[in-house]
Amino acid sequence: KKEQAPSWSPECVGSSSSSSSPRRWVFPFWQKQQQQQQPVGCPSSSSSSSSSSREEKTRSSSPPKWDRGSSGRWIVWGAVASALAVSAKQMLGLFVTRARLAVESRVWTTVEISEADDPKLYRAIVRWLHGRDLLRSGSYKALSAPDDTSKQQQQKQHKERSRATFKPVDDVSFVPLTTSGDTAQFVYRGRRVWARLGGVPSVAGGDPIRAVVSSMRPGAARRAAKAAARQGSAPLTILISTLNTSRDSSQRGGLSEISELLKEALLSAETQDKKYVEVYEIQQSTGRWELSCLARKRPLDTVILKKGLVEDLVQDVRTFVDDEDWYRRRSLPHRRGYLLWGPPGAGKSSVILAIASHFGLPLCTLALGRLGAGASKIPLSEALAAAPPCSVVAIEDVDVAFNATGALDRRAPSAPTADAQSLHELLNAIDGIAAQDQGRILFLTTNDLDALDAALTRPGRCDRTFFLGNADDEMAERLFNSFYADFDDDDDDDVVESRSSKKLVDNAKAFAALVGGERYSMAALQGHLLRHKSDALDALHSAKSHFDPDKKTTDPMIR
Ligand SMILES: Nc1ncnc2c1ncn2[C@@H]1O[C@H](COP(=O)(O)OP(=O)(O)OP(=O)(O)O)[C@@H](O)[C@H]1O
Repeated sequence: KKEQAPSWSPECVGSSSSSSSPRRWVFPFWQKQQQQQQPVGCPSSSSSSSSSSREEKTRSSSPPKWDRGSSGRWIVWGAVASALAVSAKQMLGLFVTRARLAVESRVWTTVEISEADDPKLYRAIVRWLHGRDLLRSGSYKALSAPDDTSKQQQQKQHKERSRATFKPVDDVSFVPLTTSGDTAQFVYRGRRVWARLGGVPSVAGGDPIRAVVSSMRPGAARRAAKAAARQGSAPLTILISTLNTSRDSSQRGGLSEISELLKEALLSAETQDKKYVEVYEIQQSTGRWELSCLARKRPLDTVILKKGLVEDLVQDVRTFVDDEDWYRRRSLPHRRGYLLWGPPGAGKSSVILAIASHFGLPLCTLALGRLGAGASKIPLSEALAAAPPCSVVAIEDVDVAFNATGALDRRAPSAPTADAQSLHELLNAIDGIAAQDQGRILFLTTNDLDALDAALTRPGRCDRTFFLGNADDEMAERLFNSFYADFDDDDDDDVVESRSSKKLVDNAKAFAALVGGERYSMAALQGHLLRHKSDALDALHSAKSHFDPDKKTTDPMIR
């Protein structure tokens, strides 16, 4: 037994002489070497002295020296050659890109408009191009609101509308869907202009060499951004180019025309936006705020609140909007929060829409349920941070989403509930380090102020708190008047003047005496007047029985 070769013996490598030794596989050239060096009668060599056996073991268990050296040399040469090839390719790429940039910068004047940097301008230019049928992606989103229409069309549609039974005929518009790569070529003020939609914004104002290198060697972040752009979830850019015809190197030919074009686009978007507020909702699939509808603007004077309240709120928002530089100079985050609270149907949502309408700001409504759940949930802080700059963000009924349970658990973070976590999230999202500070106006609404955590309502998160109550006498009177006054439609569709006769004023006072005194919500009064919208007297007389405090009613509109 002792005389048998040990299973690890190198002499027996590849040999099948011993059934007890495991079979080992070796490269043929190595095997050949071993055969050359192997003394005759290999298996019996195990019977020689143990020291000579150990020497042989060491000798044959490692590959021959000349072989290791030569393959090592090949590896080194291979590495050097491939490194040289890669750097030569990079250098060539760098050279070509720099040359291209040098030529381009001389020949072209190019302006980039990025959705991330300036969403308003970006949308305006895209709409301008689509309006002239210049960008033809062929895809549109249908929304139930009219697009820009001429006066004649409006008059025609007005007639048709009066015949329509349910939906006004002009209430459909198509918002273009933009696709990366769409191009347009047109002549503007005698200049040929090229416009191209891109997926990823370029490196703005950075080191040009680094920008070139990063564009040559797409990194993971860039690849991800491109992939996201392909799926439509990354900010888009639009490049507007024209030939640089100026011979003076300090001047850029075509820049003034591009500037005119952009101003025209802004103006035209503004005219279109005169009647509508863009309403955005967060999309759980992309984590982006996307246009969900165009809401008809609500004039401020249609929201009837206690005397001075609307004026106070508008003045506060106006100061905030105008003081952007003041905030910047003091390094204060440019954002403001308002809390509107009061009974249901007091006009909280209406006032938010009216403020967005008055200041021409996009309205982002954040329904917490739309953020999703589990692993695919969009973090609240990310959702708020992604809201378009200079927009009105509304989170309604926060008392339902973040109630006192959350507040209690907040003090015991060792066992936080889902509510408590959400409250933490909301607090951070509103004024954490990463919170949006580009002119965000946040409105929170609640029916129950006491249910809210004090941390949520402190200044910085909610800078001003307004109570919107039930209808007092004056509010009821104004509401009645607004329902039955005669309206003079001015030539300009937006300006409407109302005229109240002496009789109407008296009826309004009588109505106020019946339903005022902060007993009923404005929504309840509106509901009653809507039922009698063609007859003021009928509305007044029926109000006596309808709002009789002694009469038990099951009408849900009466509060
Ligand atoms: N102060 C008001 N002035 C004019 N209309 C009002 C007023 N309050 C409520 N309304 C009308 O009542 C309806 C409901 O109003 P709104 O949704 O703004 O109330 P809300 O306070 O947000 O209610 P909730 O707390 O239930 O969400 C709307 O059609 C609105 O026009």
